[in-house]
Amino acid sequence: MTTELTPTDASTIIPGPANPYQGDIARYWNAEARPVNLRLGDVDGLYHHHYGIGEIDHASLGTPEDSEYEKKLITELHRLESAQAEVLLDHLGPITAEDTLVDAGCGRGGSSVMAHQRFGCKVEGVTLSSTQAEFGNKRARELGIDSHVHAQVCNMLDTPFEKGSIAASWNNESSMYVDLDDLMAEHSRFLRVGGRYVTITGCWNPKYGQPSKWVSQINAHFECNIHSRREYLRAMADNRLVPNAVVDLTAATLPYWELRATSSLVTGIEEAFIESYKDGSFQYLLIAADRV
Ligand SMILES: C[S@@+](CC[C@H](N)C(=O)[O-])C[C@H]1O[C@@H](n2cnc3c(N)ncnc32)[C@H](O)[C@@H]1O
Ligand SMILES: CC(C)=CCC/C(C)=C/COP(=O)(O)OP(=O)(O)O
Ligand SMILES: [Mg+2]
Repeated sequence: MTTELTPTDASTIIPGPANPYQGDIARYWNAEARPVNLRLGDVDGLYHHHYGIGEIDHASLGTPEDSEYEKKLITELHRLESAQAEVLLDHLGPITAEDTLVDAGCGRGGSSVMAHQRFGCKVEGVTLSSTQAEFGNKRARELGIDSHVHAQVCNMLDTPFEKGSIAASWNNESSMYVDLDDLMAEHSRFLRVGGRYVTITGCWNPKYGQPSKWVSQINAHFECNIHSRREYLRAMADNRLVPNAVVDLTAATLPYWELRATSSLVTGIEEAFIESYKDGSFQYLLIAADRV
């Protein structure tokens, strides 16, 4: 696949979007500055663009009458988002400090930093957004880990990583922006045999029939295209990625959404997630697969 090249200054050339849709997504994430993401990231400097899992810790949250309640609520939502990334990392298999991992659709880089902190390995993040890549690289410099954690503006369907060079890779809520067959083919190409691929994603449930009105609302809100569970499993099977774990995280993410819906940081999409998880039309899923 060839990409248009956009000169920025005398020394850097960054690839442009592969198509007009990717240009829209790059613009979307370059402009994104929602308080629900920045204020949660400010809690400890790990900036996520994904959702949370786990039970609410009511003891540390306290009650709405507490003058510190809103601050505690933000800390609690952030704790649940980091817990989600920990569960993703749990499924990457044995990783050593010599390994390189790929964070496909890395956002502001929170999961990349956590992976390096856990394994001591290198992490290469790719995002369509230059704002996000610059943000992630600045955070890595501030943390003194820029020799190991690096983000670049790059289409995850067409990466510069050598065939078979990557020990593990993931998509944390970023696979709904791309064709799944193209995506799995690219992970399969750069992963070494025996390597691991993990995705955490929202997907529509074939048992429901077709995407519900709530799923359509989520697509419109984020300009994404949510795939079905069946499409994930088929695209993996067609690309030498054999699932070794399929974990339904739907029940585990509902407390996060119900808590978030009561906060001052609501964005208006909370009802669609809560209702679609409850009516069974939408699922929050982790799929881990071995590259065979
Ligand atoms: C919802 S955010 C998830 C960010 C991150 N994975 C996290 O957990 O915080 C979606 C990300 O996917 C990226 N993305 C979407 N399509 C992409 C593509 N074709 N190539 C690279 N990144 C892409 C966006 O730039 C954005 O960073
Ligand atoms: C599970 C699905 C379907 C996810 C769609 C991708 C997405 C936008 C994730 C969260 O990003 P964010 O953290 O920037 O969103 P928000 O501002 O709502 O917290
Ligand atoms: Mg968020």
